[in-house]
Amino acid sequence: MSGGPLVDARPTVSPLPVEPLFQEPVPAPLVPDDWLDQLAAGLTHTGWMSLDVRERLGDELIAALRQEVTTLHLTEAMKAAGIGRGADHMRDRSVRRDRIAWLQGLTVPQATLFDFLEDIRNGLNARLFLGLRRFEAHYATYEPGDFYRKHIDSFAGRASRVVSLVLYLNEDWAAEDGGMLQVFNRDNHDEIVGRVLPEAGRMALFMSEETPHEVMIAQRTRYSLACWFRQDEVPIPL
Ligand SMILES: O=C(O)CCC(=O)C(=O)O
Ligand SMILES: [Fe+2]
Repeated sequence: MSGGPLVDARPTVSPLPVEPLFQEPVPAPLVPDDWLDQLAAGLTHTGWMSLDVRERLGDELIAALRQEVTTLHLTEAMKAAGIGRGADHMRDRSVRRDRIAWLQGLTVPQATLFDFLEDIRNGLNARLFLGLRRFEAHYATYEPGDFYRKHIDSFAGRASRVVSLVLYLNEDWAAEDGGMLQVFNRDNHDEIVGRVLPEAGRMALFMSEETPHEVMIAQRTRYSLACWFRQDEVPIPL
């Protein structure tokens, strides 16, 4: 072959100022029957609960998930969140201001977390006969000033999102940092029944179709992971 010298035309990319994604194995969380009984009882009795899963998930897994979301945030991989799906999808900054990235379960921490979520899915099905067929999960970041106004994750009768789970990832979150999850009574949507501090290892679990909730204005960057257990095999709009 003739011609001039081969030139590598790829642009020079300077390395990102972040740690590489965590790929070491992390210990798998244990999901015992009595713990699943507690989740099922909370969902049945009041429709929602907040619990501490720091020890169950382990500091390594929580730190690895936090590292992923902070990296995604720095690399601008998080996209402005919308409301609704498909043709109904809207971006309304007066309703929600967070940014999200869907998890694919392909990194070690995500695969470990997906096993945990799958155990919860099966455990809830065995106890509550909810017919949960799959789950979806995204990371979310709220910058200072961001919020998510009072809403419900799924409309009754759609059988799409049935159970919502949120896992918080920030270390040392103080009340002054705002960003609380505020949960309302399923029978009286004006009555606040709980507030959850978005601190690493804290988890909120609630029935998607009947639990109004709101993310108060964050004063600090807030990192979380939200998951929905769904009855549909193929996505249908929320
Ligand atoms: O992050 C939270 O506390 C709740 C987020 C939420 O309500 C949602 O993404 O639908
Ligand atoms: Fe929500």
